[in-house]
Amino acid sequence: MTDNAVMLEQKLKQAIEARKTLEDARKQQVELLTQFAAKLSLACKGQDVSLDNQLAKFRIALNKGVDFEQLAPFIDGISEPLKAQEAINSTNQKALQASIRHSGKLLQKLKGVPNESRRKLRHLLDVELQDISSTNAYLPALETLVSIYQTVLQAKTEVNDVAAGSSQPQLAAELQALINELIFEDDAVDKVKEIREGVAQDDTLDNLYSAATEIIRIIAQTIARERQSAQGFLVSLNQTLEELHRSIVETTARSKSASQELKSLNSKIELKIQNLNEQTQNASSITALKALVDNELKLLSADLIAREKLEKNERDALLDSFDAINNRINMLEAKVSSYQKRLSEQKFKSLLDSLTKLPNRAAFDERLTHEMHLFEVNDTEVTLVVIDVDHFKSINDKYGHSAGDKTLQVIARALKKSIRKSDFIARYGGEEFVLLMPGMPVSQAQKPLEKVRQVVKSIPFKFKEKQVEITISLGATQFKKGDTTLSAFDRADAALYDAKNSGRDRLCFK
Ligand SMILES: Nc1nc2c(ncn2[C@@H]2O[C@H](COP(=O)(O)OP(=O)(O)OP(=O)(O)O)[C@@H](O)[C@H]2O)c(=O)[nH]1
Repeated sequence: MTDNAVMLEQKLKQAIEARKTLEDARKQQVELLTQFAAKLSLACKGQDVSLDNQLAKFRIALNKGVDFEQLAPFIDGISEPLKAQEAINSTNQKALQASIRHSGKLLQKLKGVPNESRRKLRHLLDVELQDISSTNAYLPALETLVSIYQTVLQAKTEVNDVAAGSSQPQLAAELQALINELIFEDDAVDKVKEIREGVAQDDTLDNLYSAATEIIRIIAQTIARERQSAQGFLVSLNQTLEELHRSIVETTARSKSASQELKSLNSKIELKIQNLNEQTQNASSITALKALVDNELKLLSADLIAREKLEKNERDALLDSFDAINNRINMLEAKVSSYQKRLSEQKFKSLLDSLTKLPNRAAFDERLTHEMHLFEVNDTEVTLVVIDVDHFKSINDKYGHSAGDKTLQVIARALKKSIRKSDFIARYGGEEFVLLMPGMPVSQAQKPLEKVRQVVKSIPFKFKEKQVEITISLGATQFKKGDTTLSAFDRADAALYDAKNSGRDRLCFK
């Protein structure tokens, strides 16, 4: 082989190899492009139907090895839906961001979000959400938001579970005190007692809630009934007044017309007498005179009878209408007095403690103000005492609320019995009583108050077959110049505090 032939063969080989490399490279490129198209179509799958279709065609064309130049229309066809998809994505992205922000803000407004969750939420809204640039990057933000929601929801559910069944002694005591201060109609008393006992036995939030609802319902019924009765009273008062007015107008009109008739009858009679007078003057003979008088007297007597009848009718009508007016006034008076009675009963009831039947706190406040006023004017000596049953809670706890109620009733009766008639005792609330002793200087109050303490201490209480001694603590003070009702009360209360702190079952002064 000549050198030329060898060189040519080498060049041919090189050319074949170069072509092979080129073909391999192209094959590789086509493969890469096919893979890319497959991945792209997978990534975009389901976003847009026309994009899906275009990508599918592109993949098939690539697999067939279509000339790159012929691929150009496919690529153009894909670009358009891709652009549209980009616009849709950007809108969705904004909507998603707004929705996450909105949900986060709502959660921020919620009460009782644990601190840790609140902190995470603030970070999510202020930092994480700001840095997001693609739809996929929202996923972690969404995940964080959902987890915060879950934590809050769990915390809330736990709070509710615990609260509904949890014991609330403070709330129960407040509800009981409130019920004690309220006034109920007689027909509701038993029901209210039942509710009060129910609250004493079960102070879970659930039970307190239903007890409070029931009490509100009873109050609403009472108010509605009271309003109806007041309305009924006013309507019937109005009707009776209208009837009275009508009767009086009728009577006046009738007596006016009757008096006119009477007046005209009187003038007729006067005229006849005058006529008779004149004619008797002119009579020429006794016979003529007699005939004339007879005739005129007949006419006259008819008129007189008519007059008498008219007068009688008028008198009767007047009497009738006076009777009717009287009846109506009586009816009115009966209604007014029954309403007054009702009102005063209400007022009395509203100043009475329903359990002990002693005056209640409202009555005491009224009386305290009154005594303070008398003290300011007359400078009389008044002792004020606050009395509290010792360890009363343990009576309730050991022997039940009903026993506690009974104890309060017995103590109230004993207190009432062991004071002077001129003293004023009231139940201030719970197991606390207040005593006002007008005309009693505190320097002389020790003896009677010690007696009160002893009387209560010696009551033979027996619970569950066991003899129990119950004691009271007392704090006393005297009204002083410049006192207000509040300052005097606070002083007596401070004295009671001393009595409690120094061992109970004693009397302290301030
Ligand atoms: N049965 C009954 N208990 C009541 C009534 N009003 C208040 N109580 C209860 O009275 C108790 C008062 O308790 P505390 O204020 O702790 O006083 P205490 O147990 O008397 O103790 P000291 O006053 O410190 O001696 C509470 O348990 C109330 O629930 C009521 O009308 N009837």
